[in-house]
Amino acid sequence: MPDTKAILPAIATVAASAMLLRSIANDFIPDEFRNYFFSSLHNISRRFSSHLTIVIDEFQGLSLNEVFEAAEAYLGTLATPSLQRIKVSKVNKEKLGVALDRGEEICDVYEDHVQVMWKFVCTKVESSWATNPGDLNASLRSETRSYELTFHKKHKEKVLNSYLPYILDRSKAIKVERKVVKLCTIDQYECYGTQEVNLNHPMTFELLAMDMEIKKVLLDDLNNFKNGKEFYRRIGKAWKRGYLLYGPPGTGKSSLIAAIANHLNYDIYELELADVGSNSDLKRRLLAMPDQSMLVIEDIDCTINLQNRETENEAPSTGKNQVTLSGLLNLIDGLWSCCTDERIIIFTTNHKEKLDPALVRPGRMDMHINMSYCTLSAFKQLTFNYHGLSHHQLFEQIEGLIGEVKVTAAEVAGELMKSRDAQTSLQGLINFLLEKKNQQEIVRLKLTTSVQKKSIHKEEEEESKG
Ligand SMILES: Nc1ncnc2c1ncn2[C@@H]1O[C@H](COP(=O)(O)OP(=O)(O)OP(=O)(O)O)[C@@H](O)[C@H]1O
Ligand SMILES: [Mg+2]
Repeated sequence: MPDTKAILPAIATVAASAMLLRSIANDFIPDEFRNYFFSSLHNISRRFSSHLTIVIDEFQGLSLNEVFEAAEAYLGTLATPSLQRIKVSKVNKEKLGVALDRGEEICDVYEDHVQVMWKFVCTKVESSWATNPGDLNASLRSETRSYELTFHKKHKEKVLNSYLPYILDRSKAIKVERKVVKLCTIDQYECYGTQEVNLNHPMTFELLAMDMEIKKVLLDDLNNFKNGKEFYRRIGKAWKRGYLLYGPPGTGKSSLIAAIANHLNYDIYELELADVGSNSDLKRRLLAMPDQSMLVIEDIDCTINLQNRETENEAPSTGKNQVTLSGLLNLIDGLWSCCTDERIIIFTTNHKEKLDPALVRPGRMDMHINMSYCTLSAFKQLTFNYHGLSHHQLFEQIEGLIGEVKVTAAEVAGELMKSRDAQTSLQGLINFLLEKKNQQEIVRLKLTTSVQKKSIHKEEEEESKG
């Protein structure tokens, strides 16, 4: 065995003189000898090098290499003054993403002693099918991109078994931070790419006006669900949770859905049951949904054939919509329970009383949330949102009226938006509530009169019979 320690300095000296030698060689040595000389030199230096380089290509065949993506995200978070050029792009509404530019090198130290060097390498390729037969990606691209990770050979195990997995984990967390919640429509052909838009709904639990108690219970429930992987596994239940939101129009059901999506960082998959042709079509669409997502079916009471299971058998004959309630429930309870994780299902309705008992029976949807008319605490939340106010002289009068009048959060919000001046908009709200109170009083009187009339009529009839 050669004494590597003794040879290494010599190799280093030779390598350092390589540039000089090459220029001399270019002038005086014939091509064949020159190539042989330099390739031998290169082989010697490789053989005795103490370093190992891992190459991480962007693509593996047609698919993106996860390790490349992870490295890209991770390296962007390392702030190193040695960098000369970086690339910056917008990753979401608030954040910019940073990445190495071609040829840039960056140092990293893992667990205080493992030193590694990263290099971003881009190589121009002839972009034609002829030069890259069999590699569609390469044939379509004008360059191949890879990261080179160089470190001392003695750290090989550490890098492969610990450092790279650490980077994969870190990149997952970075992805979550950067994730933009999306609103997707589940279409027949499972082509989500063309059907998704960023959910720019700014609604959050802090801004949502709803009963404080219910809000707290719901938030705790969502947090327990999110952190419940082990729990669900232990009790042998599928990791999914269903919520039924019910209440009059404008009470914040859709706003609550946006707040839940923003809180959990899950994409919303809206399903229009009226567009689904059959139970098997439904199955295909539901199976195409990724984990960590929310299935939302709004106004479930209005969806044809779902109102009453007894009419299911008649449904196909109408030829309109052949999705049945039992089909939907079977899929969610059966199929979803064995091959999916972290799913939220939300149904909304304005008329809970119209729903099929199968849908509202205990245990079917885990929580029933009543989004009712605006309460005092909801009003306070709205005035804080719209005017930054916690107190105002007009509050007392409004609080009294809110207790008497059935008004939705949407109506209150509408009044509060009419003026930037708090006094003006609160006075406008009072007028609105007084007007509404009068109308509701008239309706109530009319109802009472008609009930009274009916009972008088009934009494008269009974008298005449008697
Ligand atoms: N609870 C609330 N908190 C804050 N804003 C609300 C609330 N409810 C309603 N709003 C305001 O009213 C608008 C309409 O509310 P939203 O669409 O959430 O009601 P909805 O209950 O889904 O009604 P529908 O039954 O007609 O679908 C919202 O965009 C929001 O501006
Ligand atoms: Mg709605």
